[in-house]
Amino acid sequence: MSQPSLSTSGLTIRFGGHTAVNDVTVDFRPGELTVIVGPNGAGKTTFFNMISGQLLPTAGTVLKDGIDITRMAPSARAKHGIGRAFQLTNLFPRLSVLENIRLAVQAQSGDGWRFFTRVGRLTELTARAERYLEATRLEAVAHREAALLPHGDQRKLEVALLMAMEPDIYMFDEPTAGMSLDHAPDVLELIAGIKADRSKTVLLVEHKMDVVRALADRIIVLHNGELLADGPPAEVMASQIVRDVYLGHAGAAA
Ligand SMILES: Nc1ncnc2c1ncn2[C@@H]1O[C@H](COP(=O)(O)OP(=O)(O)OP(=O)(O)O)[C@@H](O)[C@H]1O
Repeated sequence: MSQPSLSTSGLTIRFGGHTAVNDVTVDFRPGELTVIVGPNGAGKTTFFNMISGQLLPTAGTVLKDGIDITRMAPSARAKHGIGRAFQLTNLFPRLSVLENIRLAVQAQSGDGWRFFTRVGRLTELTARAERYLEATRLEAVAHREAALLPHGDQRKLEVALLMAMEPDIYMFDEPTAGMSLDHAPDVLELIAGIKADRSKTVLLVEHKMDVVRALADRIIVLHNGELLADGPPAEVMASQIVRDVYLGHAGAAA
């Protein structure tokens, strides 16, 4: 088995008297797509926030390729390859789709988020941006203002921006939330494509069980902040304790 790309050990966070995530120890490996499920309020997003750096844990550690990133700022974690898709973050609404992707490519290549750059360099960065534009099938809207895109294309642009940052760890929190049924397969296909690159580690928080079934190599179940189950999808879904606390729960859309 390959070395873990990402590990949490005893990860815990308390808000006042409430323990939102309690002692979660888990390893993630390249080439594996893990879906994190659990009822509303189980601690899924909080767990994500401690990995990407929006929240600092009360106890425990987060290691990326063995490096302790537990207390790093989100931007420093991004440099270590942690990539999280956020709705509309890093998006310049008045710039075109291609310009947004080019700026993400530019930031990844160490040139920062400056709009103006040398012409030769610009050509090179734009060529790289076009590759992500094609990968996410956004060519038809390349010159459209980002803010004016339909919701489904905005979500695809978020994936394109994330890909342009070339992370090793891809984190998606309900990537098809609020999307119409005809757009959801596009985004799921993009995530399946990322998973097919066996060097990437993919983490997904998801409620929709059809999405879980389509993509998961492994399922982790959180319940009241605790790790309730962790294993192959068939095994986890068949386990009685998971059925009792999660699959029978109203939060789990079948
Ligand atoms: N900043 C915060 N301050 C206080 N309590 C918080 C904070 N963030 C999360 N919580 C609490 O921690 C618990 C876990 O919340 P979290 O959003 O991680 O759950 P979730 O599993 O992602 O739920 P959902 O599926 O509804 O998004 C909840 O009880 C929530 O109210």
